[in-house]
Amino acid sequence: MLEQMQVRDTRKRPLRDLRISVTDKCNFRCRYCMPAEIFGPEFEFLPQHKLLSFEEITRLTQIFTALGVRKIRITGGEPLVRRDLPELIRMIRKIEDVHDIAMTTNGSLLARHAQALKEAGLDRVTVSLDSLDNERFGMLNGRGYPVDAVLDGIRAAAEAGLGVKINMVVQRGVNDQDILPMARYFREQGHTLRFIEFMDVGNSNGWKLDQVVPSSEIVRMIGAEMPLVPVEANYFGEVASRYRYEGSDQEIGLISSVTQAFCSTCTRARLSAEGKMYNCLFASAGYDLREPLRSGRSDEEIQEQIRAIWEKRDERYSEERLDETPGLQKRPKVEMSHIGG
Ligand SMILES: Nc1nc2c(ncn2[C@@H]2O[C@H](COP(=O)(O)OP(=O)(O)OP(=O)(O)O)[C@@H](O)[C@H]2O)c(=O)[nH]1
Ligand SMILES: C[S@@+](CC[C@H](N)C(=O)[O-])C[C@H]1O[C@@H](n2cnc3c(N)ncnc32)[C@H](O)[C@@H]1O
Ligand code: SF4
Ligand code: SF4
Repeated sequence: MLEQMQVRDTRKRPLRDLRISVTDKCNFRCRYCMPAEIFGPEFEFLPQHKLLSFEEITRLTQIFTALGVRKIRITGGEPLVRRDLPELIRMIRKIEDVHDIAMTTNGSLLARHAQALKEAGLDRVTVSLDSLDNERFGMLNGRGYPVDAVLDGIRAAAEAGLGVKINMVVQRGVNDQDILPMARYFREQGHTLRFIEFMDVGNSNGWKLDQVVPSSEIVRMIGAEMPLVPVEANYFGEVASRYRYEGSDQEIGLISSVTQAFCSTCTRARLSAEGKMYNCLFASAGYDLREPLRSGRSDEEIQEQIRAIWEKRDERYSEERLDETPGLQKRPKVEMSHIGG
């Protein structure tokens, strides 16, 4: 029986969320994530034996919950290209301390799997969609996938009873003309749409500010047509700032990873498909948990290892970028003691 504890890092941030990548493969080739020139036919993805099995993922998830994790997000690559994914959801659902299981998906395979995912115990999906314009979307996803395939997936998820949010990564000069059409459409559909500032993932020095549309600009743009009212945060460490349309409960969210970094309340650990634990989205190295899993270590030993990794955690990449980048406003940091963290 594992000892239950709430582990905290060097900045007193509790470990609350685990984001699990179940595959490094994807059927899309989004330019900002897996550009086709690099992820071409020759690219070597992880062989099956290097991927964590469902049993291994479930075992680690159980151990993570003993350290404070309550929220699980299944991601990738594209999680729905991993075979039998509902089986993994079913296994994670059985872990008592898991309060919320969400999945981030590009939506293209969702229509086929939504019902099975719901039956397996998935609570909600976040569907990524950067444009409603077929031509632009086909170019953005690098494979010519039509918008309708994703909209069908969204519909199927809602019909199956899954919670649905939509994430749109906004890039200036690429899809900023889609902000208003997306806001109008998803307002009508009754789904929360979140706008994500484009991040230069993996590049730490300086920032191409001209590619980023700051959240404040998006709020002004939408508010001019459909008046918005700010909404209080739902929970400690909530990533999105939320607004509702005046006169209704329908919301939008803004994820300002660039202009208003939220590292001071970051409670997220990440587990890669090959079993490495990362303390930050921008970390350059992870900590291997697959070897201890496969070499017969006990749950207690692995728990101790994860505890030590989190307790050493000092990462705050986006805040450092904010500090280092001329032209980006620093925001005052929220003290944990003020918000009961
Ligand atoms: N820099 C940074 N960006 C993040 C982090 N977590 C999420 N993001 C960005 O926010 C986007 C949306 O992530 P989600 O998992 O949908 O956001 P979330 O707020 O955790 O989702 P909810 O659980 O629905 O509130 C990601 O695609 C990233 O671009 C993080 O820890 N650091
Ligand atoms: C890496 S994908 C994995 C899950 C799934 N394939 C999908 O696209 O939803 C997770 C999210 O990261 C976002 N993302 C990828 N690269 C990004 C970047 N450079 N800046 C901001 N968000 C990014 C994607 O748009 C997507 O919403
Ligand atoms: S669909 Fe997701 S994982 Fe695939 S390339 Fe696009 S952002 Fe990356
Ligand atoms: S940059 Fe790193 S520390 Fe900051 S919010 Fe993102 S994952 Fe957390």
